[in-house]
Parts: sequence; structure tokens; C-alpha cells
Amino acid sequence: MSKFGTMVMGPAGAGKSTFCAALITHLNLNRRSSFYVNLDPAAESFEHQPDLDIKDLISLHDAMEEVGLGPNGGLIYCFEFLMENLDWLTESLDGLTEDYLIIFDMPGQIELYTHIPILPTLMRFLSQPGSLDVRMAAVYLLEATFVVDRAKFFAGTLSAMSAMLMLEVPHINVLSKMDLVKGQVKKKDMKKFLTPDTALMDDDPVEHERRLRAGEEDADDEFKRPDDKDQVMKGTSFRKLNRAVAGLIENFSMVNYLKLDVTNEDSVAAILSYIDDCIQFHEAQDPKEPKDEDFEEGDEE
Ligand SMILES: Nc1nc2c(ncn2[C@@H]2O[C@H](COP(=O)(O)OP(=O)(O)OP(=O)(O)O)[C@@H](O)[C@H]2O)c(=O)[nH]1
Repeated sequence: MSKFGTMVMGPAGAGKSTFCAALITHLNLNRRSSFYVNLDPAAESFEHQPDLDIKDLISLHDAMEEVGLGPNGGLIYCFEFLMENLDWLTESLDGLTEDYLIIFDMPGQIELYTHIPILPTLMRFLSQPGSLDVRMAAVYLLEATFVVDRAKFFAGTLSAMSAMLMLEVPHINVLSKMDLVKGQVKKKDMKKFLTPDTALMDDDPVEHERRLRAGEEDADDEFKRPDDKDQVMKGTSFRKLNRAVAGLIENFSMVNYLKLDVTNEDSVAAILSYIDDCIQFHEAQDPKEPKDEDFEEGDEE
């Protein structure tokens, strides 16, 4: 029987460990078992003690002290070390039954999700049939407060999309810390961010304010006509770049966000049900041996 797992990812401070804790609490309350794996070699404190902690294999402090690396180089070194010692994972995960949801709490360094191929290799190792065979779902968190700055929001969304394309497993994007934007963003406006598209760039309050501060006299006009190519002014390249990134995301039509408020158990339950669905999706994709009754008379040409 397969095991089930979820890799919780996202930029530093997005709320990954807090979400993992809320998920474990929710699973416990519903008499479901979890196995919590901390893969952040710099993480110090936890609401639920990890069942397996990369720091028992290698800590960021060790990597920095002994190899003389900085924090980012040290993190990559820790992951390379993990990849050379995958038995450490196998020994602990092999004996788990399918009753457990294995939760991997990941570090926040964005490099891991963009251009370094370590996570795809790790994901393949975990999900390889005949080996650990963990049916994995990826969860990528982005802070909901990013929505107040469109450029930041689309840059974050691009990194979510990059992780999704690199990992090639069922993927759930989540806007975390929704409680922080309650009252700041209207419900109907928030909806526009759940399936992001270029139109969001048309009413970026941060950009508008920046241009007013910079003394761009026609800030209001251009704000309404952002595609006016004749206008050459400070910040145009930045705006064009953001628009192009937003267009790219819209064209791929791949990013949809779920909302997460860890203080609301229903919200955690809703994301868990998506994780469960993603895991079922693996089963639906499994090629099945055809049974005799699958060939009804008349099927043959
Ligand atoms: N208001 C609010 N704060 C949150 C929420 N989730 C996390 N936080 C706070 O955000 C900070 C970072 O949360 P973490 O869960 O440590 O974030 P992380 O993504 O694991 O951080 P790194 O491991 O450093 O990448 C902490 O102070 C949390 O208390 C949330 O849903 N609402």
C-alpha cells in the first residue's frame, strides 16, 4: 500500500510551520495520524515536535561552521548532504502505514523552489514506485498581505508557478494569513487574486502612490492608460516587466489560490480535503491492469 505525503513550501515567513502545526492539530482532532518531518536545517522551535528532524542529520550551524559557508550556501550544502544520505529518510518513512499523512516542512529560501534541481530529485525519490512510493501533494504558501503590492504578488505567484512546474506533482497554492487582510481588502476584490490575471495591474495602489510621490504629474491619467507606449518616463520598464509577468501567469492559467486562516479550523479542513483529493488523483492516474470483464463483447474492432 502507498503512503501519503505533503510538502509544505513557500517563501520565508509565509506561515509554513504554523500551517503544518494547524494541520497536525486538525488531523489529531479527527483521529488521523500524521508524521511530521522538519527539513529546515535552521528551524529551532516547533508547536509540535518533529517525528524526524533534518538537524539530527545536519544542521545549518554545522554546515556554516565546518564548511565555512554563509546561510544560503549552508542550506544548499545541507540539502546536498541529505541527498547523499537518503537512507536516513528511508529508514524512518519505510515502516509507516498508509494511515499516516507525512508532512514535510520545508525551508523558506526561494532558491530551492526556482533554479536548483534538488527538490525535484527529492520529490522523485519520495514518490518513486517500488521504493518509498509516497503519494505526494505539494502545498505552496504565499502571504495574503502581498496582494497590496501587485508587483510583489505577481513575483510571488511566479515562484509558486516555478515550483509547480519543477516538481510535477499535484499542487495546491494557498494565500496564507488571510486574517491579516480582513477589513483591508474587500471580499469581491480578494476574489480577483484567487485566479490572478493582468487586469490586477490596472489598479495597483502601491504603484499609483509611488508615481504620485515621484511627482509624475499625469500619474492619474497614466494610471488609467497603462499601455500607452508613447510615454517614456521613470518606472515604465518596471511596469512593463510586471505586466509581462502577469500576462505570462494569466496565459498559463495554472495558478489558483485557496485561502488559509489558521485561526479558523474550517479553513485548515478545506485545504486538507484538497490535499486528500490530490492524493486520490494519483490513484486515478495509476495505470490499472485490465480485467477480463473490462472487455465486453463487441469491443473488438
Ligand atoms: N496573523 C497571522 N500570523 C501568522 C499566520 N501564520 C503564521 N503567522 C506568523 O508568521 C510568522 C512566521 O510564521 P512561520 O510559520 O514560522 O513561517 P515559516 O514559513 O515557517 O517561516 P520560515 O521557516 O522562516 O520560512 C510567525 O510569527 C507566525 O506566528 C496566520 O495565519 N496569521
